[in-house]
Amino acid sequence: MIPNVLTVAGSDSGGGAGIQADLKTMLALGVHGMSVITAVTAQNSLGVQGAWELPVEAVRAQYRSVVDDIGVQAVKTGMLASAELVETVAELIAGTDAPAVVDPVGVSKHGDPLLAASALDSVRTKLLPVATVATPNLDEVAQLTGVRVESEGELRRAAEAVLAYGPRWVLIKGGHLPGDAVDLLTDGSEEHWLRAPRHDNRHTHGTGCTLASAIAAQLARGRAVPEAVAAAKEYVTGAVAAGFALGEGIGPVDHGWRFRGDA
Ligand SMILES: Nc1ncnc2c1ncn2[C@@H]1O[C@H](COP(=O)(O)OP(=O)(O)OP(=O)(O)O)[C@@H](O)[C@H]1O
Ligand SMILES: Cc1ncc(COP(=O)(O)O)c(N)n1
Repeated sequence: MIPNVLTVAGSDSGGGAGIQADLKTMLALGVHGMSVITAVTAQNSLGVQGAWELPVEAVRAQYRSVVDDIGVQAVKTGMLASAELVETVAELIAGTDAPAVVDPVGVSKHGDPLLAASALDSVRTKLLPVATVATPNLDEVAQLTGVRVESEGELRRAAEAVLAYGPRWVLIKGGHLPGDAVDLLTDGSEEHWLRAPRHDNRHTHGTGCTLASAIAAQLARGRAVPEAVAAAKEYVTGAVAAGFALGEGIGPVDHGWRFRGDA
């Protein structure tokens, strides 16, 4: 049986992040990808030129269509745009019997806002508590908890601050720190440090979406959280190494890097 994985996220017209990154990652990792689109962005390698969120009813209807008929073995969330959408999605996830990977997307790599400031409190109090794994980057940790991380030694404090909001596990992504690409996964009792060499490649659009979707795919395949995250980290590291130029700005990671030898 091929497991079903659902992404609840925004569309990136450039194909490097958002829904498009999620579905490509799911294909690459052998699961059936499905989508609930929360917002549409006009986006390319230079940034986000426009963003339009969908009505709550449209998001709710997409979710029900997928979950009630097809069923899901894991859910992943990305760009949720507004407090209303964050709360709706949190409620839908709470009623679904499947692990949820919550990527609390705040701003794009170019600094364009993808979540209203007024939604931060809903992320803290409604969305994080229903997460099996939350995957904030360091900017999102600072926005959500006030904790600023400037070195690897401070990742533990960031993890504790996020865990206080109730996710079962947190993966703090240290991708924006200098040196190795080090992430910390913990549930408050176990700690797993995930270390990969930093690839000196500017084409890293979509790393966060790709990692969160890869974790969801691995969970859907029945792996426990630490094994799922380790396998996902290996996949994203390869995708960053193979990231390629596109347009005039920051190109995407290569979701298909494992297939290239066979092409
Ligand atoms: N240059 C790099 N080389 C290797 N791994 C990287 C690099 N940059 C990021 N990573 C890894 O990619 C994953 C995503 O981390 P990152 O901190 O970039 O997330 P993010 O900021 O949410 O992504 P995005 O910017 O796409 O939203 C992490 O596992 C991180 O360690
Ligand atoms: C629709 C959407 N979702 C998420 C991201 C974050 O990805 P990145 O930080 O790599 O731009 C994005 N740019 N667009």
